[in-house]
Amino acid sequence: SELWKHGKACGTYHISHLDDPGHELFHIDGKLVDRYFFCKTLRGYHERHCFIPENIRDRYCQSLDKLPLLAGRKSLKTVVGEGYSEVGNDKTSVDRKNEYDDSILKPKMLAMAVPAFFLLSCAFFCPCFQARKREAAHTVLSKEPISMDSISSLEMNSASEKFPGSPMRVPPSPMRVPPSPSRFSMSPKLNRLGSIHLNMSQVARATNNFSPSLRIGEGGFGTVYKAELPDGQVVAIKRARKEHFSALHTEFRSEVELLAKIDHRNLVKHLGYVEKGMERLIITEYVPNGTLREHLDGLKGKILDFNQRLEISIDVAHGLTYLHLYAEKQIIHRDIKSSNILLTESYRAKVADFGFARLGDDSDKTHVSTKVKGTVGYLDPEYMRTYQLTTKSDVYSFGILLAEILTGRRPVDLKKPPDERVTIKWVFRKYNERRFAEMVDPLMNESINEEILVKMFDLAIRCAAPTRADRPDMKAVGEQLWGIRMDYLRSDRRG
Ligand SMILES: Nc1ncnc2c1ncn2[C@@H]1O[C@H](COP(=O)(O)OP(=O)(O)OP(=O)(O)O)[C@@H](O)[C@H]1O
Repeated sequence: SELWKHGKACGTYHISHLDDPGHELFHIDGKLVDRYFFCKTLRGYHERHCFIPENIRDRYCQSLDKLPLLAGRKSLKTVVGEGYSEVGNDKTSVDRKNEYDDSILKPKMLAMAVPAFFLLSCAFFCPCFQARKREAAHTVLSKEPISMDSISSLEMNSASEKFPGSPMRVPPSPMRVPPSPSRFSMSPKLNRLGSIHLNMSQVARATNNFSPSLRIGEGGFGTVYKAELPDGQVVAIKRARKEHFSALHTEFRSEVELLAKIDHRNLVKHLGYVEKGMERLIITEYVPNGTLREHLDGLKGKILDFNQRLEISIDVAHGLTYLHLYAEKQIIHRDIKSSNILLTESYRAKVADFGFARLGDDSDKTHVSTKVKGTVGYLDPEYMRTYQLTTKSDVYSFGILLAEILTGRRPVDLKKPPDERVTIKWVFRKYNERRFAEMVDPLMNESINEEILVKMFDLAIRCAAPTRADRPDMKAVGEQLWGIRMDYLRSDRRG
């Protein structure tokens, strides 16, 4: 049900109410967004003197409104932030830097703020500019890092490395590889985008000299350590493995580039970046409760119940929707899998590992890659065949993940009888035989309403359709999962 609508000049909003409080759906200009973006957008509109009913802000946005707007910095933050306040683009590099940088406004920043103010004042009064607001904000923002640091030749080379000029391939586009050289400055100092500023001796202290006792995992990229910063904050530090350093260079930078732009509760947050000599370290938020795969394997004690599995699926769908639709530039994750889904103490999911991710391009919809990357079992067959990467490749992987969440089975399990080894094929067959309950993870020990099961498996199968045109987009997937969850909660109450 629609709560309220605002005049066109301020955009339109509505809130749909589900049965249980705390699970409302927020829409801005017809798009489903999470509460955080909803409130940030409202706040932006409030600052523009649009009428916002008090009860809406009090009810849904109180905690957000308590976020400090730093005195003396407010005007720059507001001007730049406002010009960039498209739904989902709530955090910009400039915005983030303002929020975290504890020093007072620097002359260079003021020098940028003045033209930005004129540009954005113009944006506010000229209707034609409104439609182009996002593009203009890109221009303003992409200039900013150049004014701060010198250009790295390595960064300039990467576009041609990734997209050789063969007629088969999509030509390099400024949208795809944005000019943000300061992020990869070869300076030994910490990258300025990160909110945590550490030098190598502080890193060494925080990780106890990369002590094996603080090692929390190992991936293709390198080793991950848990670290405690001097202020007590616990973070994860990913350390690139030296022997793979040159091979990982582009990937590493791609990871830094992408993470720095992302701010969503269902995506692991990037906190800082260290470049020093042959060390490349990414500091991210520490997500304490292990990977989804570990939980499905029963390695964490308690077995995930159906509702938790449903919520985890919704969280992943929201994280991916953000990457596909609302990030500053479209991002295709490319490596969605259960070991890349990290869980919080309250079993909320965060999508991790953007090492394989690359920027998408909203304009041409497909990219032709030089090599197929991803993990066996989750790889989109159409991408493998054509080398064309689209957001639907993530949808495919999500379908495989959903089947994994429901059945508990790995996507490929060679220990199973031959006709059960590829989980999605087995699911498809069982689905056609209408043997739904037989597919459910035996560890779950719950009887779930058949209608709910049908909807869940149906969604997994549609996401993993062999042809991408038959797959829903991630936003639709999230909405369908919400609907299923409502049905589930109702059936649970009845049952
Ligand atoms: N931010 C984090 N918080 C807590 N644990 C983490 C974090 N990031 C990674 N880990 C742990 O470290 C392990 C390795 O992570 P990493 O992302 O490097 O590799 P992976 O995703 O398992 O493998 P690959 O990168 O080859 O796909 C994860 O499985 C997880 O257990």
